[in-house]
Amino acid sequence: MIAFQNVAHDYGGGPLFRDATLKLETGSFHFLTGPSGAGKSTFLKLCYGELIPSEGTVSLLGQDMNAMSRDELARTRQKIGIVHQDCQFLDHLTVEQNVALPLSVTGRPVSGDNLADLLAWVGLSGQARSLPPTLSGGERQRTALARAIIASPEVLLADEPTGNLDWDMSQRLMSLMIELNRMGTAVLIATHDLNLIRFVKTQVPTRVLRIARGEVQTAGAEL
Ligand SMILES: Nc1ncnc2c1ncn2[C@@H]1O[C@H](COP(=O)(O)OP(=O)(O)OP(=O)(O)O)[C@@H](O)[C@H]1O
Repeated sequence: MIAFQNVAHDYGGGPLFRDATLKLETGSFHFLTGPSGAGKSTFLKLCYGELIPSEGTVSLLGQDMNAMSRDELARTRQKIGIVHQDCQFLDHLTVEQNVALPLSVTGRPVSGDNLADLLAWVGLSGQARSLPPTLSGGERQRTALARAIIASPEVLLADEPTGNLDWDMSQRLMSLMIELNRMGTAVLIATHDLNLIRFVKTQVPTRVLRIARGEVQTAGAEL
């Protein structure tokens, strides 16, 4: 699905990590952890081609993203759903319009039934016509999840999706991601929250990657 080959990234102040070689397989569930500033968001940006690595290659479905034209990259990115750390909604559009955006901006049809089903799945049928500034933190995250998956991506990337949520809402959001993974979507979640990782590990086979001391390591069994 996503493969890193000898990847290093450096913004100019020394490499955050180097020589990262790993694969996120189809249907897998990964966490990415590590201290603040270690490079988790950077790693996710490399996964979806927002950043080009300083060294090495990142490929999606066997294609080197660095070698793609802008159009190819845009098409390839349609296979990836992203839940950003800060959600990034268009505040003048309703929840359902925001959720439909990945389809509507690329000229793909939006089925009203599918949209309604998706909003029901994330528990937001009652907020379909609400504007983003009126939503609670949990509602925003579930809206962001619905928007990330409306185009049926093959992989879902989420950056600290439970950052501002209480434990009940965090579990609810994780349960949706587990359900999605069981339906075949590969999931990669960046988080500081080890309790969240423990919660998911009891339910689905999970690998934990950790950025530490300039390396992306597979975390041990201590979690
Ligand atoms: N565009 C950029 N230009 C220069 N430095 C950057 C840029 N983006 C991030 N950095 C730096 O790279 C380092 C890693 O940032 P990143 O956001 O990837 O870390 P993180 O592990 O996701 O952190 P957090 O857990 O606090 O969100 C930080 O020191 C950050 O200041």
